[in-house]
Formats: sequence, C-alpha cells, structure tokens
Amino acid sequence: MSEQTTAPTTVILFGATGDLAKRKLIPGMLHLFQSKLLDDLRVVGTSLDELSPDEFRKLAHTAIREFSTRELDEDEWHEFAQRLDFVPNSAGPKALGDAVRAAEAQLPGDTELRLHYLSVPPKAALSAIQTIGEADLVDRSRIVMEKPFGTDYASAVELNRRVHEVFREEQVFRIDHFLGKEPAQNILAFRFANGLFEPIWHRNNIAHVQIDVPETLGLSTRGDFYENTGAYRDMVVTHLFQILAFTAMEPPTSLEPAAISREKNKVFESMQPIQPNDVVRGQYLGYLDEPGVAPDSDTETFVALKCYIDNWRWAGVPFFLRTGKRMAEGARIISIAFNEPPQSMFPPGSGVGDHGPDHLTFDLADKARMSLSFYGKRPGPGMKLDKLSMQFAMQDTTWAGAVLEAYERLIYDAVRGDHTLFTSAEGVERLWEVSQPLLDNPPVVRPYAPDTYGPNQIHQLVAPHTWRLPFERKWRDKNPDPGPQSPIEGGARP
Ligand SMILES: NC(=O)C1=CN([C@@H]2O[C@H](COP(=O)(O)OP(=O)(O)OC[C@H]3O[C@@H](n4cnc5c(N)ncnc54)[C@H](OP(=O)(O)O)[C@@H]3O)[C@@H](O)[C@H]2O)C=CC1
Ligand SMILES: O=C1O[C@H](COP(=O)(O)O)[C@@H](O)[C@H](O)[C@H]1O
Repeated sequence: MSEQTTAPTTVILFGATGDLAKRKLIPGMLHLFQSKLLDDLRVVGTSLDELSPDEFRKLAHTAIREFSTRELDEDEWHEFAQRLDFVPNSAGPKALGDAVRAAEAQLPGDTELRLHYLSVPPKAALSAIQTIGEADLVDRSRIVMEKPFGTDYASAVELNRRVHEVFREEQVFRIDHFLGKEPAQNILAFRFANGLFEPIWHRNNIAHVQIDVPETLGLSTRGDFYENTGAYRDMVVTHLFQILAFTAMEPPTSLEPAAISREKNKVFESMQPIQPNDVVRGQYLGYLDEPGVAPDSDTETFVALKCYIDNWRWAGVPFFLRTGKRMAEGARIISIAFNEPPQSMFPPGSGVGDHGPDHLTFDLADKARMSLSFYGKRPGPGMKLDKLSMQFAMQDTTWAGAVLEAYERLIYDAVRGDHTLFTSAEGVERLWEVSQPLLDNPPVVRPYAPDTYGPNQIHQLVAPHTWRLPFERKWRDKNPDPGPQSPIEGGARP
C-alpha cells in the first residue's frame, strides 16, 4: 500500500445515473477532489438515460446533497461541476471517445490515466467493455469492475476470459468494498505490526472464528436483482470470503500488492469445498411478497455456513460465516474465540467459563471498534470471576475525521494502481470452485421471522460453540453510568 502521486485522471463512469453511482461514487469522487487526493480529475458519465451534461450535473448535485456525509461548499461544487460531462449510451462509442479525449485535453501533462468504472448490472458489463474497445479507450486505462464476478465457476472463468480479451490482468481492479473499509485494513496492521497477537494466531490457541454480517434492511427495492443472486452470491463469495482471507492469511513477504494477493490466494487454495451439510439457507417471512420476487422463489435471503482452511495454521479450526437480510440487527463483526485453559483451579460457582471463551472482536462498522475479553476477579472477598474487556474505539481518537469511505479509498487506490484491496482473477475463480458443491446441491431454504438471527438450524451448525451475536454485553459506552451493581469494567463488556 505504498503512497504514490496520482496521474491526471479521467473517470469514465458507466452506470452514472444508478444507485451506487449516486450514493457512493459521485459523492466519493467529490471528496477525493476536495481533499486534493485527486485534484486533476475529470468525470465522463454514461448510462442508458438520455441526459444532457447539465442534467447530469444537476443529478450529481442532488445525489451529493442527499448522500454525502460532508458539508458541501458551493464554490468547490462549482469547480467540481465544471469537470463533469455526460454522454448517453445511445450516442455510441465514438461520441464517448470524443468526450473523454476532450476531457483529457483539459488535464495537465500528456500521460493522463483513464479509469473506467463499471457501475452497471452484471449483464451490462461485457457490452460496456466492448464500448470501451470501440471507443479506442483501452490505452493508458484501468478498469474497475463491480461484483458479482460471475455466478458460478464456469461463468467466472468465461467472464475473466472475455475481460482479458481487452484488458491485461494488471489493468483490472475487481472491487470488494468491504476491503475498502478502514477497519478491514486495520486487521492487517493489527496482525502484522504487533508482536503480541501473531504468535498466538493459529489452531493451537484459536477454537473458532466467526465472520458475522447481519443486515436489518429488506429487499423491497432490489427484489428483481436479488432473485438471481441470493445471500451466498451477493455477500459470501464477494465480501465475507475476502475478510476471511485477511484474517487467515500468512504474513506476506512485504506489504506490496502482489505479495498480499499471493497470500490471500493461498488461503483460497487451502479452503475446503463448501459442503451443503455445513450450510443453512434461510428466507425471511414476507420475502415472497416483495416486488419482483417469484411467488415460489427459493432464493436465500440468509446464509450461515461452516468452512475450513486446510493448512498448517488452521487445520481443524471452523470458520463460521453468517449474513442475511431483515435480521435483528445490523452489524459486521469478526470474532476470534480462544481456547479455554486446559484445567480450571477455580471452584464451582466461581463464574469461570460462564460467559464463553476469551474473544478478540473486530467491529467493522464505520465507527470501528475492537475488544479483547477475558476473565478477571470481581473486587471483594472470595473468588468470583466475571468477563471483563479492553476496548478500543477509533471514534475516541483524533484520527476519526481522516477515515476515507470505502469507495473513496478504492477509487484512489485504483488510480494509484495499487491492487492490495482488490481481487484477482485467480482468487475469484477459486472461490467459485470451492462454492460449486453448494451451488450444485443447495440445502432446502428454511423460513425465518424478520428481526431474528435466522432459522433455528443455525444453533446446530455452530454447536458446541455459540454465535457471538447478539452480544451478551453491549459495547462500552464512553461515559457509562456506573450503577451500584456494575462490575469494574462499567457493565459494558463484550
Ligand atoms: N447499489 C449498491 O449499493 C451496490 C451495487 N453494487 C454493484 O454495482 C453495480 C451497479 O449497481 P446499482 O447502481 O445498484 O444498479 P442500478 O440498476 O441502480 O444502476 C445501474 C446503472 O447502469 C446503467 N445501465 C444499465 N444497463 C446499461 C448498459 N447496457 N449500458 C450502460 N449503462 C447501463 C443504468 O442506466 P439506467 O438508470 O438508465 O437504467 C444505471 O445507470 C452492480 O454490479 C452491483 O452489483 C455493489 C455493491 C453495492
Ligand atoms: O455489496 C453489498 O453490500 C451491502 C452491504 O454493504 P455495507 O457496506 O452497507 O455493509 C449489501 O446490503 C448488499 O446486498 C450487497 O450487494
């Protein structure tokens, strides 16, 4: 993740009027421009909508007002707006090429970068790539692709083959926005910058790992997209497996993108194929009534699974992954459960072990947090133990304002040519390969009530362990009210 200066860049935004573009990409590019991380920037939007450049600027302005989390300075907006152009898809590749060349003429130097961002539905990706070729915009370019990268092993291989007909692999940036989240990158810092944890980061000390991403939102607006996707393809193959790779990989030989990518791919190579018996699929009650959903749909809106990484570090350690829609809470946690001591010298009733093993927990929320829980003695006579914890919240530091939103970070890295947080063709294909037994033979979909943690079968899946969520104890409030019964940690221990 080395720092480099960025070349003057024209972003060619395919799907510029879509949901992702409006919510994340346009506000994100404005912030990169304002913060001078990308100050020599031009944007040429394109989509099926018949907009004029002025109408596109208006759409961008509205999107920024609605979705940007930062104050909009009108002077800066006007400066940014002058850098936006739009060419409808119907105008054809030549018109798009001309607009990009006109934008480049406004940039300094003669080595401008073209960053094609494909924020389009998967079925439109190959036609966008064809347009790029016909518009003669492949030279000096990189391409950012949005998931899903295929829907199974064969389609992933075919998609990569077609992409490679136009772009070399080093030009391709397959985005996984979870890896762009600041706390996800902090896993690498935490593991490899400290002498404390890496020596115990293996099967001798770790009983199991959970990567748990429940969501409260339903699918009332995305039913037709989701029907052909489901929770496994939408979240597990893309985001959760990438987080797993950061959690499980060996130390890379350096912090260079190729070295990190190599170690991630080795984790995927060591993954055992996902067995249908180790998977619980669920569908929330009411999904069948959502617009765009087939009345007899068996698309899963929930998935929980157990998987194994068959290498020296992780042999026999289960990794439990779970995600779903309309669940009881929205969270993104990684939880490392440590082995319990081989023997207990504490008397029955002392409380040791009553609250599960010691845990190291990463909360990948925008307000990132981390916690290490352990047993300690309650003050006073006798030997009563309770679960205590050390907690860290990024929000309590002076760094909180410096956090880049995931898409900002990823666009910036793609412009710098840094592949660290992106997925390789090889990695994607391997993940579909290990998924194939499940895709070929999916277990029955179980109903679950909205606002729960999924179907009952999730408990059998994780036994003899238990799911961390819902947390037995809440994250610590910065200013807790220490009631008379509160133990020394202030009553807010995970
Ligand atoms: N929305 C999100 O939060 C996330 C989205 N993604 C991924 O981002 C991509 C885009 O998603 P999203 O923005 O939600 O989708 P939308 O359907 O909201 O937007 C898609 C955009 O692509 C345009 N488009 C459709 N077909 C073509 C085509 N053949 N040529 C050129 N433009 C086309 C649409 O134009 P028009 O509006 O005129 O139809 C629209 O502007 C998908 O791959 C999705 O998986 C990934 C993570 C999160
Ligand atoms: O890619 C996707 O991610 C979102 C969840 O992302 P987050 O950053 O909001 O946690 C998910 O809702 C969506 O279904 C999926 O396509």
